Amino acid sequence: MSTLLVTGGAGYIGSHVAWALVDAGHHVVILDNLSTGVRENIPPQARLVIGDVGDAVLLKRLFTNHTVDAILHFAGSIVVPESVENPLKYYDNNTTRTRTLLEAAVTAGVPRFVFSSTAAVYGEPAHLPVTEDSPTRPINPYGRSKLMTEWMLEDVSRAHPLNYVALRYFNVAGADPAGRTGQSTPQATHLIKVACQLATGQRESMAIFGTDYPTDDGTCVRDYIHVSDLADAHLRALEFLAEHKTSAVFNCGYGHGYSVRQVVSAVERVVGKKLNVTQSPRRAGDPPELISDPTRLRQATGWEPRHDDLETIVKSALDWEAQTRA
Ligand SMILES: NC(=O)c1ccc[n+]([C@@H]2O[C@H](COP(=O)([O-])OP(=O)(O)OC[C@H]3O[C@@H](n4cnc5c(N)ncnc54)[C@H](O)[C@@H]3O)[C@@H](O)[C@H]2O)c1
Ligand SMILES: O=c1ccn([C@@H]2O[C@H](COP(=O)(O)OP(=O)(O)O[C@H]3O[C@H](CO)[C@H](O)[C@H](O)[C@H]3O)[C@@H](O)[C@H]2O)c(=O)[nH]1
Repeated sequence: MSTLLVTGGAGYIGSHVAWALVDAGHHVVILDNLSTGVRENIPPQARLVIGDVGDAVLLKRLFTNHTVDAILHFAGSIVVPESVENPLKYYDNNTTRTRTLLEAAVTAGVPRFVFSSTAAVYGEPAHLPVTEDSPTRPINPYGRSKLMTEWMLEDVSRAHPLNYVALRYFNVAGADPAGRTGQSTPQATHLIKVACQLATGQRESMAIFGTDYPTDDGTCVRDYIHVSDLADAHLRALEFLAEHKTSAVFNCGYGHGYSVRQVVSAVERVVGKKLNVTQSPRRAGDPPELISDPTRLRQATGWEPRHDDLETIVKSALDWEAQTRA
């Protein structure tokens, strides 16, 4: 039976995709070192191998034991400000270890690879919305570490029979509407997660990082995509690879954005109370505005969002917070 290898499948996005793959009847093996991932969020039908994507010996064994039809590569380090403080951690975990994974994949003859890339590869775009052909000029080590991986994939796919789809996620938020998994990282830094923790009494306060950006209300604007729509994009990417036998890069977002203040207001509306929100200086590495143009993903794969509504996203994230506290 052919297997889909999901690296980082115990993490926030990887676990949603693992559930979507299992729901679609795929055989899933998850490789995760549980550095930020949570075992309980994995579907019981998936096999968990605890280990590191940079462990060549483990990878060799894994590819000998399983006929891997595709790798979905989520494993990595994801916090932009941490990458500014500790760039080598990011070049190691995101770039070097992915090189090891790619080498093992090429040796084993894995034909397909789906990569979790990021809108951070665009840096501070001159024109919005951002298309896949917009210049890639990341402004932080996180974005650079991911762009380097895209370059590796481009070169590897030219030299070897491996096709890839790099999905450039914009801001991922929300949780599985069925409540099977959600964002579980205790030290989460993402805006919607932080605001939901505050709304459910798990934090005393939160800060808006920067109110002097050149945007309508002075706070940063992001294109928030519901994690279930993003999970569906991965299934579409697999179909695309199987059908077209070529490689591609796709933006994953809705094509419109919300400011930090608008997100905070949406959480306040959904919970029906004011939140204790302070203002603080800009956070290092934050571009003022990022909005995707997702046309290419829609046209090439038939992807259509089903949860494109900020309050729906916030509500699912809040439901998850409430459930995990219960
Ligand atoms: N969350 C977002 O908004 C966002 C946006 C753009 C891109 N991404 C990318 O999506 C991917 C998943 O992000 P997430 O939000 O689910 O993060 P996450 O931290 O919840 O998940 C990462 C998973 O990878 C595992 N992991 C990390 N390093 C590993 C290694 N060396 N070997 C094996 N396992 C390892 C962790 O234990 C965790 O389960 C990342 O590659 C991230 O860069 C996320
Ligand atoms: O407590 C908080 C948390 C965040 N923000 C602000 O909210 C916005 C969104 O911040 P997030 O941390 O939620 O997300 P980022 O835009 O920094 O980054 C996310 O999306 C990027 C792509 O756009 C990368 O892929 C990255 O992995 C992922 O964390 C930023 O302006 C940030 O400064 C606050 O004001 N207060």
